[in-house]
Amino acid sequence: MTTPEDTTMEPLVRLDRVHVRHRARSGGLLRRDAVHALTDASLEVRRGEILGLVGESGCGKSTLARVVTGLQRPTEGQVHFKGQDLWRMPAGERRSRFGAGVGVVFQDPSTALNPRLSVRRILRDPLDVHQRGGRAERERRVEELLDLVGLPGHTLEALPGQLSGGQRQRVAIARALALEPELIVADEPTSALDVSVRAQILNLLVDLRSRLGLSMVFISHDVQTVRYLADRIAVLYLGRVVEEGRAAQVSGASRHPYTEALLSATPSLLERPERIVLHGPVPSATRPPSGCPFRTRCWKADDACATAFPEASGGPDGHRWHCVHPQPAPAQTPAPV
Ligand SMILES: Nc1ncnc2c1ncn2[C@@H]1O[C@H](COP(=O)(O)OP(=O)(O)OP(=O)(O)O)[C@@H](O)[C@H]1O
Repeated sequence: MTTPEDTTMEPLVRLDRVHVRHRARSGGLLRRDAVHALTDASLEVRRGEILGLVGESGCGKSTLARVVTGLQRPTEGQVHFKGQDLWRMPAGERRSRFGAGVGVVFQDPSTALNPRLSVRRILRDPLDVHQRGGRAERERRVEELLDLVGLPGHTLEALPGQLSGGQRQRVAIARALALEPELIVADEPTSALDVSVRAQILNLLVDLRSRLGLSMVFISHDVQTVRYLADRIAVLYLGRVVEEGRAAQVSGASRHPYTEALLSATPSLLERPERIVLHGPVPSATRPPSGCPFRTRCWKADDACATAFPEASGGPDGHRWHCVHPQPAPAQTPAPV
């Protein structure tokens, strides 16, 4: 499933110590305390790779996706796109270069597509906005896009409501590809779909990545799906990247207890002897615990975990984790999945 990404070149996107804090509201008033949606996140999306982001609800996956797509300006830290600081570019340049360079696929195609527009109009819209070619050229591109995602020609005249969920998600993917982006960010693209069509959409994304040489950020709370699809995985907990590495390392030789707990909840990973049950919900992002944010639910936590967020520890090939009491290293590195 995996293809080797190019690690020698400048990454397509690089996040350096990114923080995102939202001002919380209660009763319509802005509160003094902030929601720590993302804390000190450093990460890169390499050319040609699928980077999977996993974590429970509220851990910051969508916030990270919004930062990567340039929709969310970090409170602190830098976002580099092909080596250029995104938020130092003039706004017009950022919109035209980055807006065209990144395509986004959302969770629910029913709400992401305008129900009053035909598929033809939906696909032509980004081409019109960015003035790509003449009229005939745009029409040709619309047909090409439909073909790329495996939909028949007559779909062009349909409204989103006349299509199945899987077909609508194909249209959303085609729209994300319209401006020939180098990066696709897919935020839970299959979770609103019937189980029967999920695999088809995942296979389409993988196929498009190799045919078009795309990079992809794939977000899911389902570690099993991410493991199947991604070249590398970053695990998020309460706004922090707690573990990152190649998919085989993170899923087969995880070192962070949180990753281990996520993996143990996946029924098909039979090699894991027992399910680790995490007690209680993810703590509030308004007042995250001091030190390691996972310590309040971690079975290994002690006083050492309460002092500071653990420094990164590193393994082979870019594998890193932030834990004072990591899982033991496996006897040998597992073969790639
Ligand atoms: N605009 C906002 N204002 C206030 N808080 C926000 C805002 N957007 C996100 N948050 C908070 O930031 C934290 C991270 O949210 P985010 O949506 O990034 O998590 P997630 O992992 O994508 O969750 P899910 O899987 O449920 O979509 C959460 O505590 C969320 O409530």
